[in-house]
Amino acid sequence: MTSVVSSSIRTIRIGSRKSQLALVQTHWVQEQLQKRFPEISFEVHTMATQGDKILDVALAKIGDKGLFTKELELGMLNQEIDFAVHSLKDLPTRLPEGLALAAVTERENPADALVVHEKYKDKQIDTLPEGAVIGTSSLRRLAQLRYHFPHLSFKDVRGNLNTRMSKLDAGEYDALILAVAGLERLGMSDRIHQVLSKEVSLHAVGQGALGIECRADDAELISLLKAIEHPETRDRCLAERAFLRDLEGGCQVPIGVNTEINGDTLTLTGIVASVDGKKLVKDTVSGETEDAEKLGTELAQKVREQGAQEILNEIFAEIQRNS
Ligand SMILES: NCc1[nH]cc(CCC(=O)O)c1CC(=O)O
Repeated sequence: MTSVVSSSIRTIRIGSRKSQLALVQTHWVQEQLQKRFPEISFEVHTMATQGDKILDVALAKIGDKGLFTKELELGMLNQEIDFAVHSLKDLPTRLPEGLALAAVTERENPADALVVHEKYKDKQIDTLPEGAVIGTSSLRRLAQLRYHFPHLSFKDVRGNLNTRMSKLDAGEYDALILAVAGLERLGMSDRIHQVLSKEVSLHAVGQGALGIECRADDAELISLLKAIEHPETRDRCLAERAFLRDLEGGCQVPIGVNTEINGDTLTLTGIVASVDGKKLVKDTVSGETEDAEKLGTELAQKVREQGAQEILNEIFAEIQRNS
């Protein structure tokens, strides 16, 4: 195969979803690479993914992994594009044969944010009234918030950020829970009413980071992509992804994490919660950053022993019943 760098065609094709957030992220990656490799031309090719097309079904019900990535992955395997930029949290923990996670860029704030309707601008997550309707389509957010605030109501919300904001402002919801990172990237930081603490909501695996996926045998492209990798974010996300990979069974599960690095020590905290908000298992492990993935597996083992497996089995059984 001709290599990307030494071939006469110095063009690298970047695949992206068409959503505004995806394009902001992809253009950022394009710009970072263009700055470092001015002799190479980086082109953006957009593709609609299943997740962009199915907008009327609750995400948790679709339950399918790779909803936002499959078309881009086919594009790479078919040599139509060379790499794809993903929100790392949307990238399944197991990649198709022949593809690899080449680089992870520096993470934005990975926390979740509370965005409120005007009428609740004086409230916080713990002072919203009984029955206030919170919009979220994430089982992870739902389970944790139900656990801490059983008096709140929850309603599914889909669509891009602008759509969700319009629904909130129109009064369909009293508040939304959204990723800080997405709001910041789209210039909506002013809508962040409260950044949720890790006591209230542990974030999703990979949240706030971008993952760059390419063909596993494209060594020259991988070495280019390493130029924009952020090693600390990569180590944190590798630990988080190993934890999730070990626990999930091919569907959306209420799992949250937090990671910190101090010197060479990585600390990973994880929770598994039941969707009804009644059970929550939480634990922490620490070790060398170079053992990031081993730490994820170790934590998965620990939470399993404390009841996480039962919680997951119930969720898998529920999905089986509904399908
Ligand atoms: N599930 C959708 C999704 N995928 C990535 C982000 C933005 C945050 C990120 O990059 O992690 C969002 C929006 C959200 O969760 O509010």
